[in-house]
Amino acid sequence: MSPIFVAIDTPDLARAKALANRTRAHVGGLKLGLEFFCAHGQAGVRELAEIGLPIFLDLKLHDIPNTVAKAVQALSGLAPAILTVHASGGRAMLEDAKAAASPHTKVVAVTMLTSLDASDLAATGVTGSAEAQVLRLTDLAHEAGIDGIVCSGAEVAAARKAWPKGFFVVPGVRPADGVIGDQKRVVTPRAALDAGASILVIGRPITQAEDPDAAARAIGATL
Ligand SMILES: O=C(O)c1cc(=O)[nH]c(=O)n1[C@@H]1O[C@H](COP(=O)(O)O)[C@@H](O)[C@H]1O
Repeated sequence: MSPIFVAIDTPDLARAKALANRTRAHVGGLKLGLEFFCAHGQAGVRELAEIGLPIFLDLKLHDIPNTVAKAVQALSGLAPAILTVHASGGRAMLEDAKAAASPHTKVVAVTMLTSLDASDLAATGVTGSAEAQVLRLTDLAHEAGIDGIVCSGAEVAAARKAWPKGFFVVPGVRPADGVIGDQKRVVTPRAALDAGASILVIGRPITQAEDPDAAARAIGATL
């Protein structure tokens, strides 16, 4: 099974289905995030799930423990393969999210968004390196008993060393000649896997390509 989850980031249901169908033979799952979910909600997720690939529901939940737990409970009928919350919501929020999730769902915590660098972090009052921040939140997620974390390929080796049995999701992945866009901490798909990623999240390098099917196949061939 391919470690690639293609990020279907569009509010257009027909386009989402077309992208999923075009790339399905070359990816291991579909990642549906805020853009898609805000437009189509659970009904949209169910439609995409009919394609038959595992669904990664990336809602990056972040609120007080009770609110997140109730939101996770409300989603549990979808039983996504993977669901995201923000690690910075704190230990109780992470514990309650895991307790509320379907037993079939891996709950993973976003540590430091791949669109941020150390200076963005400093602007929020957190000093130190991206790696130090990722490791701090990796420990928190591990202690809370959830399944894994989301981090960039630049920190995944250190995070896996700290949590060898964790599930590591790496977005911000770009082929060597890829357009970087709003991402700041990027690595190639091969480098991310070599460093210990469990799965790769790849959006625009596939979905914005002239031929998404060929782009997914070409990236898969580098793994
Ligand atoms: O949780 C995520 O998937 C995520 C976390 C993160 O730190 N950075 C990040 O880019 N993502 C998601 O990964 C995808 C990356 O898309 P591309 O930059 O187009 O490959 C988007 O759907 C983001 O929402």
